[in-house]
Amino acid sequence: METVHSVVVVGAGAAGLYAAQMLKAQCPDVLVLEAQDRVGGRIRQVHGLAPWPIQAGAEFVHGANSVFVDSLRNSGFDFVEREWPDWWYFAKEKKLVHDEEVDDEVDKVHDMFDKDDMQRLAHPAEDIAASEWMKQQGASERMLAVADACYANDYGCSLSQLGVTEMVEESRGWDCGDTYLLVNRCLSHAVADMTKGVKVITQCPVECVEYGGPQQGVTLHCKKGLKLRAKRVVITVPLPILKEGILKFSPPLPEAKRSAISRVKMGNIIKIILSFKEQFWPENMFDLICTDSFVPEMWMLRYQEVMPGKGHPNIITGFISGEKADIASAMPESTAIASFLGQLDSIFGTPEAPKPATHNLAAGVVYDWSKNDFVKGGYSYPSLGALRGDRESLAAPVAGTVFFAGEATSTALNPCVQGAMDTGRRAATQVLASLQLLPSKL
Ligand SMILES: Cc1cc2nc3c(=O)[nH]c(=O)nc-3n(C[C@H](O)[C@H](O)[C@H](O)COP(=O)(O)OP(=O)(O)OC[C@H]3O[C@@H](n4cnc5c(N)ncnc54)[C@H](O)[C@@H]3O)c2cc1C
Repeated sequence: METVHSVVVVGAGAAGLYAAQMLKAQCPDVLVLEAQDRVGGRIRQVHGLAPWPIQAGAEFVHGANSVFVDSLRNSGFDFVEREWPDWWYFAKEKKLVHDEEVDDEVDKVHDMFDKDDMQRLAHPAEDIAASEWMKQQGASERMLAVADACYANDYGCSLSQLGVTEMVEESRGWDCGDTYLLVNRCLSHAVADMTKGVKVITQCPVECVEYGGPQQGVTLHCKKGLKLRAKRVVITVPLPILKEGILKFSPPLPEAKRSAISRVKMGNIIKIILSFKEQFWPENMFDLICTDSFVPEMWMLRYQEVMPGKGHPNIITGFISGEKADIASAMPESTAIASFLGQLDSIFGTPEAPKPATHNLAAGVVYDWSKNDFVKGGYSYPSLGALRGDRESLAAPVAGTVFFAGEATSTALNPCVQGAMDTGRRAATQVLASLQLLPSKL
């Protein structure tokens, strides 16, 4: 006899696991299908560079008020607050400057991207790239370079790809606060807690979702011929999986959702993580933004601060998004590492030690998210050309049986872990309502 689950969740990242947690009391047979051989999605680690795993994906906690912070506290995590960024390197001027000593142009860029000011901005009649918007306000080339390295790179794209319409939406939706927190444990513990009591089948990519109305439910066709029936399905796969038709729908998704899928973008992100025999950067350096450089942002986590007693390896993580990530992605890994080392040598080299990075390298790892076959990029960004309402279209349930979650469906445009979890909670609430199982407290 064919098994019918009440709910199947596709994807075991933060959105899918949190949705399953929210569903499991009312729907104990909830099942999560995950394409990869592990859970966690874009929360994943690389090993072998330090006495503990280093985060290849999510690493910091953005804002102190969120479901992510609450769940980390429940899992026994502690937090250390840091300033972001605290150092700057202006490559054209070959100048390394502490944040307290930056010039007016940097302050002007911060003012332009200030979330409180941004949320008061009227939406442009027609969407415009952040680069054009800044030029209209008289920004110099240097200010554009600052915004590209600091803000656009953090948004997960280049300045010319960043759309003002969605940027305004993002600032209006942001309610997590502006603190920047480091955590004292590996995020894999948080994933393990989110997985507790939930049945997950890994290495099970779903290829097609065949759906009818609330009475018919859905049939999921997985790789290797596995076929499953469910009353409801929650789709949490990353945007490129929908864009590229890696997961198909029968009948096809409604036009409004398909066009939103095509307009909202997710660029690539690469982390280059290097471990060094000796520290050659200033003791008080945490996060360094580099204009006009191969790696626009890097951080030097003082792990002994957040993980006391675990030694003191010298690790630098480079964070590259957007068009710069596309360039780095096309290089052999050894070339990407050599380019990063060259950048570090020109920032920190002295006449006595001109190549401190190259000479001190112990090991290096490149994690290129575009090469993960079931993620294919970093996270969704405020996309030039996306329309207001596109995120609502991405989030909208279809036929009363197919529900959507995952960071790109956050109507607050929050691409962080808490944004993904919020969408998981939203989809779980919708599913329970549609099955008439909504408890009084969710
Ligand atoms: C480099 C990087 C740095 C980041 N830094 C931070 C940070 O510091 N702080 C922060 O809060 N957030 C950060 N983020 C964002 C955060 O990681 C994501 O927003 C969040 O983890 C996304 O969760 P999700 O569940 O929406 O998607 P995912 O975690 O991607 O989960 C989706 C899952 O679906 C699976 N899947 C895909 N196709 C199929 C299929 N056909 N069948 C079954 N399963 C499928 C995938 O394998 C994946 O496991 C970062 C992300 C990246 C990439």
